[in-house]
Order: sequence, then structure tokens, then C-alpha cells
Amino acid sequence: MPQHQYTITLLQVLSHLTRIRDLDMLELSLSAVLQEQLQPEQLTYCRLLESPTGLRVHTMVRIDKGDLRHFPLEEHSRVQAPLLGDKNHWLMASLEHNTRLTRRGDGGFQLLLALHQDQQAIGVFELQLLRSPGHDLLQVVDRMLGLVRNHLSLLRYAEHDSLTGLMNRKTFDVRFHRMMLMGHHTPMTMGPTTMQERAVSDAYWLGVVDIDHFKVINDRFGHLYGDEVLILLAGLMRQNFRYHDQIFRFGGEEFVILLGNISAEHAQQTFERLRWTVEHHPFPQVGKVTVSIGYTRIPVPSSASDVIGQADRALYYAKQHGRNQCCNYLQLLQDGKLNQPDAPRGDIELF
Ligand SMILES: Nc1nc2c(ncn2[C@@H]2O[C@H](COP(=O)(O)OP(=O)(O)OP(=O)(O)O)[C@@H](O)[C@H]2O)c(=O)[nH]1
Repeated sequence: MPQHQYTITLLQVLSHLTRIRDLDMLELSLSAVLQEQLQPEQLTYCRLLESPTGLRVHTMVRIDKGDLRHFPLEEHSRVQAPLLGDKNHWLMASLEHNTRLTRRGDGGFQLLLALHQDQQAIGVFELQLLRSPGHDLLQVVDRMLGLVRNHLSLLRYAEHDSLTGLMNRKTFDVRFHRMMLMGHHTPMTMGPTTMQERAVSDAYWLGVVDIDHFKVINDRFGHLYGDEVLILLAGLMRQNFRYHDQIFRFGGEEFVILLGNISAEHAQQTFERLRWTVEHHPFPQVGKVTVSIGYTRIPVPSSASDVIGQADRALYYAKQHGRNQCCNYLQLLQDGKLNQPDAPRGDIELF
């Protein structure tokens, strides 16, 4: 293909990709673009995820002989992604070089392309090719990924809270909406093992975490120490939850968690573990900090405002009854500690 034709293709692709405002969608579209431009026999995209035990490798996209399968994180809450280690040395090698083309023993080629956000590798594409793509096309792909990297940094800035680095309210709306669209089971995007492993009783959960007497912390120690408490709490939450659970800061000292597919018992244990961890963590200067947590099951379909409203009612109950505790909205209803709400309206709004 002549050079100017590559340039036109590159501009067209970039104008499409930079319109995307969601990381999952961007990875999916990039996979489709690479498939179209390089025509590999097989393409795999792995996201690298930080977890308390180290970097994990989660396969997000696989295209096999033109057949595309997407594995969103939310769908994999019961299957632990493997740690980055010796088994994926090929992946580690690609992190050192942005683009790496090697010849396979059978005469074909393996192309590794690292995807970066804010100087940090967040994922790797692995393409199995019958023949070498050629220098010009490889350069175009390399430039495209360089520009996508800039776009990803802007995307990160727009999706996250600048103080804690957690996702912001706007991102919550997008994620919740997507969770509703996916429903509790999407056979198209799920492997058979995941379908079998999923227990019938499992569900998604939403928790609202609120620091107790935060105003007193600010008043006594100053806003800088208050901010420090927020940052440390965000770190404790990251350690407490699994890498596929989603943590948001809604502003102020209110945090919202979306827990993947687990039973009521596990949801209670998970939120209770966070409450305990915070209570026993020595916060520099401030000392002891506690949180109250209200949580509820997320029915599908449901509206974000209804579900948050339920978790908020459970949180309010926890605050009214001594703070430093976790309350399950449905349990409070069942025990007669909260009144049943009015019957739901017929229409469902997703935002
Ligand atoms: N340091 C700091 N403080 C904040 C931030 N956002 C909100 N706040 C403060 O958080 C405090 C929240 O106070 P309240 O809503 O009265 O709640 P509380 O004192 O935590 O009391 P309870 O929730 O009833 O236990 C206020 O003093 C806000 O000024 C922030 O980004 N940084």
C-alpha cells in the first residue's frame, strides 16, 4: 500500500478511536482495527490489573479466525485471573519493547503490542500472523498506539477522582448502565466454565461507605489530614476488594462499591472485612477512623438512583445505630427495622 494511503487509514482510524470515552470500548475497537489492518490468524488482548498479590493478566478480547469474543471484567468475578509470572514471559518481554515482532518455529510470526496509559503498561495485544506485516504497516500501527496512549491518559483524567485516583461519579453512571445492559448472564460473552461456576444465588451488590464523624477529623486536624485519610482509605479499599470489584469516590467522604457476582454471605463478609480493616488501621496523627457501610443487592434491571437510595437508607440506619457497622438493606427490611418502600413506578430510568 502506498505511504499516503497508510496515512489516510491512520487518520480515519484515529478519528474513530478518539471519539470513544470508555476504556473497555476502546480496547475492543482497537482489537477490531488491528484485526482489520493486520489480518492475524488469532488476536488476544490481555489487560494488566493491579491486585494486592501482584499484577494479574485478564484476557479481555479474543479474535479467532474472525470470531470476536469479549470478556468484560464484571463477568469474571468468580474466576481469578492468573498472576503475571513465568507462564507469560512473552507478555513481560513485550512490556520492555512497545512493539515486538518475532518469528515462530513454524515460520509464522508473533506480534506483541503494549498499550500504555500515563507511562504505565495497562495491556498487551498478541497477534499470531502467517507472514510479516512489513516495515511501513508496523510503523503505522506503532504511531497509532502512540497517539491512542495520549488519548488514554486524557480518558483516565476524565474517569478518575484526582485526590484518591478512584473512579468518579460519571464513570459509575457508565459502569452501572453497562451492568444493566449485560444483565446477569450474557452467553455471547461468557465461556462455558464461567456459566457453570456461577451459583444461582449470586448477585451484584452496591455498597455506600461513609467515614464516621469526618467533620470532626477535618476540624481537629485540618483539611490536609482529612485529605490524607481519604487517600489512605482509598488504598485500604483497593487492598480489601478484588481487582474486578469497582470502587468509586462520589465526592466528599462518600465512596460507592460495585461488587461482582457473589452470595449475600460473601458480600456481608467483604464489607465487614473493610469495616474491620479501617477500624484497626493506625491513621498517622489522626489515629482511629471508622466507617459505616450500607449495602444492597442490585436487581437487573434497576435504576442507579433506586439502588443507591436503598444502600443510603441502610447507611443512614447504621449511622443512627452507633456507626462503625455494615447494614444490609434487604436484611433490615426482612427484620422489620426499615419500612417497605412504596411500590416501584412502572418505568425504569437507568441514570
Ligand atoms: N478533607 C476533606 N474534607 C472533605 C472533602 N469533601 C468533604 N469534606 C468534609 O467532610 C465532612 C462531612 O461531614 P458530615 O457530612 O457532617 O458528616 P460526618 O462528620 O462524617 O458525620 P457522619 O457521617 O454523620 O458520621 C465536611 O466537614 C466536609 O467539609 C474533601 O475532599 N477533603
